[in-house]
Amino acid sequence: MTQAKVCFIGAGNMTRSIISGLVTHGYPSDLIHATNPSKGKLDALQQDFAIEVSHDNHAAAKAAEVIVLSVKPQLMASVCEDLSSLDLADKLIITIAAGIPASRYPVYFNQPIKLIRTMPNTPTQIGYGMTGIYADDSISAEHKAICETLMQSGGKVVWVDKEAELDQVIALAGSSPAYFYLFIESMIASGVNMGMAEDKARLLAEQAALGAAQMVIQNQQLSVTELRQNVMSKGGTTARAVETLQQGGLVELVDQAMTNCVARAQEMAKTF
Ligand SMILES: NC(=O)C1=CN([C@@H]2O[C@H](COP(=O)(O)OP(=O)(O)OC[C@H]3O[C@@H](n4cnc5c(N)ncnc54)[C@H](OP(=O)(O)O)[C@@H]3O)[C@@H](O)[C@H]2O)C=CC1
Ligand SMILES: O=C(O)[C@@H]1CCC=N1
Repeated sequence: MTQAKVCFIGAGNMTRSIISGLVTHGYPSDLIHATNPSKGKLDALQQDFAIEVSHDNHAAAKAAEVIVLSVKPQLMASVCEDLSSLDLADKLIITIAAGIPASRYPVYFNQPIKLIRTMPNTPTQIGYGMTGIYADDSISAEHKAICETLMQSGGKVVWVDKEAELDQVIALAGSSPAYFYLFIESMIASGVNMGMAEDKARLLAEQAALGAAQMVIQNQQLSVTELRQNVMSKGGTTARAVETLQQGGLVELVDQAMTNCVARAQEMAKTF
């Protein structure tokens, strides 16, 4: 049953991203249910993807074979506690929440459960997602296959052997689209400052970002450093720009940002 009846608890950004990937890749919409307290997001999901929606976490979880926990980490305990009267023995529970360790969930649910922890990202919405997955040895091959099917619909997946590696996945993939957006935003702002129309600046920046990513992907025989050096003519314009970024501390700043990202995940693990 790699196409199981799945319910998403919480119908926000990530649920929408995952469902979009699933439906686009032919996952039957009548096997997908999403719940949410407010109505707008549910209406939009129903309209766009013809899935089942409701406000009733309990009924949706009871009817599902797979429950995807997709609420903010600070709400996770109360959402799981509300479902703890259900018999979860035969269900697979997948969490996409940052920070919360796998060991916390059986405590929230007050029973042993079969849990897989994942860390996806929003490009899942358009098939370019990257999801890290962790399961301990108690999880069956069938449940791992179900989880992989769900997450692969939105892009690539990578299994990690140690749960702690999921925090590195957050820094490298879960959170990282935002770093690239910030870089593109900054480029557009600079283009506009130099007098270019915003739509034209956006087109130039977004196509350069897409081209650079594709060059990295399609030239695995080259290091990323070589690809960069191929743009940098000696004494030319790129060298001046890249030196400016390096002298301004970009490399150290990225390292600091990713270290702080992991630290925040570890902090959240103690909080929720
Ligand atoms: N955004 C991202 O890039 C990524 C997020 N994640 C993880 O995904 C999870 C969800 O994040 P994201 O989608 O961004 O957050 P959102 O705030 O967009 O979505 C969370 C949803 O949960 C709903 N909700 C609140 N209370 C309940 C409840 N009691 N029962 C059911 N649903 C409820 C909210 O509804 P309402 O708005 O109506 O209150 C909201 O629609 C988080 O745990 C986050 O760590 C993981 C990877 C990437
Ligand atoms: O910012 C967050 O906490 C979530 C986890 C990864 C992306 N968004």
